[in-house]
Amino acid sequence: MSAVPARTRIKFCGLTRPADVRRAVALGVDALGFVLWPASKRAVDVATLAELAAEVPAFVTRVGLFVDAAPELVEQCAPHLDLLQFHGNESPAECERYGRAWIKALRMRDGLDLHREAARYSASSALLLDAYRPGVPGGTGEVFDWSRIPATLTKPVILAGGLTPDNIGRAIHQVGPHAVDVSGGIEAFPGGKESAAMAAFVREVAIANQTRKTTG
Ligand SMILES: O=C(O)c1ccccc1NCC(=O)[C@H](O)[C@H](O)COP(=O)(O)O
Repeated sequence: MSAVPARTRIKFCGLTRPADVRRAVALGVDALGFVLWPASKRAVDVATLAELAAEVPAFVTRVGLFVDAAPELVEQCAPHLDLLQFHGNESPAECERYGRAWIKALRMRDGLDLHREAARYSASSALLLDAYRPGVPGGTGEVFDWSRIPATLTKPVILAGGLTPDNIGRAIHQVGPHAVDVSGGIEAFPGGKESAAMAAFVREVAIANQTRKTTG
């Protein structure tokens, strides 16, 4: 990353319940992710997406997660979303075809060249870096080796994978990401967020934001 951002932003992912959406908004979370991959334990359908999205006020970003989705599904969801997040093998052209802002999730398998991926997905708004587990496109709850993220990466980084209230301070100090993304680390069960854990995560990010050096 060229400069450490003044504030690391927060995305909560895998929301399925209106009450969790309202709680996240009240806590000041910047972005909310909705999983539109039907095989996920956290999947929502288009009708539920519409219901959840209606709870989100201006200036909080509604993010839709897709895994090699049919274009028709993305088009149906798009009116309820501000940002598209692609977790599968989508090519840059497939990510761009909707004319919407998008981010690409990259799973940190061995040998992944982040500079090459950043050049390939240069039209993305950011790269979301997540743990790699074969056959699992996201939401693994696993941490990857953060030292693999080059400080010279020019795309904004959204750090994901196994983040919790306990490790998020260390993550922000070490990586200095544009944003952090959490799902399992604030859950009572898949798709059901835990109110105290959500608050603890936001608190720990605020502490880390106050105590780290910025250069940007
Ligand atoms: O959560 C899922 O089931 C899921 C399925 C398919 C694609 C993405 C999915 N989740 C993405 C996320 O929730 C997060 O962006 C990220 O993977 C972090 O999850 P976690 O390690 O549980 O914090």
